[in-house]
Amino acid sequence: MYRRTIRLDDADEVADVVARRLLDRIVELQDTSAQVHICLTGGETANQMYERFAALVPDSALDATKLQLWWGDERFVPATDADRNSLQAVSRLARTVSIKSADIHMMPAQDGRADSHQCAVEYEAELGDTVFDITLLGIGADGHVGSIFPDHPSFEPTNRQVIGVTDSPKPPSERISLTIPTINRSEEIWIIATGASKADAVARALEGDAALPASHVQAREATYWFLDADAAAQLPEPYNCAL
Ligand SMILES: O=C(O)[C@H](O)[C@@H](O)[C@H](O)[C@H](O)COP(=O)(O)O
Repeated sequence: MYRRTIRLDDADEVADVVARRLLDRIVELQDTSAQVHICLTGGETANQMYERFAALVPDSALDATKLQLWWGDERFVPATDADRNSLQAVSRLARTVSIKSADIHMMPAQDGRADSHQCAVEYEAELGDTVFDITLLGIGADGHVGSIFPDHPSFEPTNRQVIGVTDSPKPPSERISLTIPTINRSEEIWIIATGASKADAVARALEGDAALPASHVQAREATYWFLDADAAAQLPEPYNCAL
């Protein structure tokens, strides 16, 4: 179990490096695994990364038939709402990666559904005991990951693997999220943080400030923090390792 920070110049470089590494790692995993489970995140840098990833795929050995896509959190809005994290990711990836819809495990959408809590139970059943090979995560300026927010009921301990979130401090107010223990059921977790607004949360999370959901993120095998210079600005020297 180890943790490493990778400090890069800016958001463009983070998107490029994460996309290249993700593609290489998936291809490597596909040598020995019939299925590779990737848990995706929303977020601006993640979206940029999906675009880079899609651009790199045609020249790669990726076997899209072996991919299983999951999500760490979702905005509980109608299926066609452009705010959905899953739509944002899939619309970018689908430019070059063709994945069967059965292998794209989007969290339920709001359409005609009772509430996010019931939908969370359904996603939990779909997830079963899946272990993610790689989970991608963004981090909020407040230290949230997925839709687990500090000082909020979503951060309270629960036996559930997936929860409905209401009164989210970040719009939209209703969401679905994996819990932190479910996020941690990952061989590798890759956290992506760019921009000065993230610097305080990144430093506090890496220093182990238990009040921040992000500080509880720990993969079974390896946890990587991909940071641009602004997001890494408040880290003490030992963390400032180069690529
Ligand atoms: O559903 C959401 O609102 C996002 O998934 C959110 O959790 C995001 O991952 C972080 O806020 C980081 O986003 P940025 O990278 O855009 O700052």
